[in-house]
Amino acid sequence: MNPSISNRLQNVKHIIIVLSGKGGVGKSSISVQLAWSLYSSSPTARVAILDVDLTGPSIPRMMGVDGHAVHQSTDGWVPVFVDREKSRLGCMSVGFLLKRKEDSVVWRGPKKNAMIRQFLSDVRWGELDYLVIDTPPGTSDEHLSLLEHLAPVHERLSSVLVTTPQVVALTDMAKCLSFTRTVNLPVLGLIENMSGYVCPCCGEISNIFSTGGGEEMCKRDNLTFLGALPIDTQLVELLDASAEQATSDTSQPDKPIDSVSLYQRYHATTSSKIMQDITQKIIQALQPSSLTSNHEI
Ligand SMILES: Nc1ncnc2c1ncn2[C@@H]1O[C@H](COP(=O)(O)OP(=O)(O)OP(=O)(O)O)[C@@H](O)[C@H]1O
Repeated sequence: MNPSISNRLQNVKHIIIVLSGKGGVGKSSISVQLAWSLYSSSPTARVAILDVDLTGPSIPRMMGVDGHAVHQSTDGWVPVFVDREKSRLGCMSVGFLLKRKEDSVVWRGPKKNAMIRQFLSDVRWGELDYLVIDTPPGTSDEHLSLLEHLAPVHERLSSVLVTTPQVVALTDMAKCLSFTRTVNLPVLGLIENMSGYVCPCCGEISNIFSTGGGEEMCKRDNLTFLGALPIDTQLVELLDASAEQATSDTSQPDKPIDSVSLYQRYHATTSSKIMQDITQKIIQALQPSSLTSNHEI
């Protein structure tokens, strides 16, 4: 029999669920950045990222490990490790289980539910300081399944909300916030993404569209504002480069994909510096004395 979810996750200290009200606001790229940043927050930090965006898995591509296979050990699935030591930064996604990356996942709720349960109960998660979970946009079957399966470890769950500054995204964010309150999921805070623009020439951040909507929402709804990440062309080039690299490496299976250099290049971006501040706030908020349900904040 498979170990129970609580057994599998018994050595996972914090589980951070990344949520957004709307698609395309940068939830997956922020999940990846958060995982990278938590990993570099200490030389011993152990981090993993789980992609439960079953119909649009983009985490393998963004981490430069698209096309990799998940290995089955006697003790369950082994995550794909993306760090130099191959032990401190793991990654699991339905994307690793598809025969071809163009294949689409067209599943009804029960099959998605079974897949999410398997990710939690059949993967050898081991000892982790942080498990970051990227979810689909909105609040769907996947979110309900996830929370239902994670109920035995509820005291270690928290969430981070991602929005863009536009009114339409903020309206959907309000629904997402209401969901967290209904299911009693603590919210560590909100990140406003694509807020302003980083000039590729001088690195200055300028505001081409409206910004600050997320911060306003935090004041109104008594949430922690974690920070604003600008539109960063360097970041996009990096994430695209990882896709190209993954594509070429799939055709040359003997050449290992250098996900490490991807991570190193990320640390030279403007986004990385801002993300480090955001990550410190998240680590602080996860201290036992700070973590309260957002009902109580
Ligand atoms: N700060 C940013 N600057 C520039 N581009 C960004 C930024 N954040 C995200 N992007 C780009 O926007 C696109 C959408 O991002 P991403 O896939 O992370 O969004 P998402 O919210 O997870 O989408 P979905 O909900 O559809 O899965 C990607 O191409 C990503 O590279």
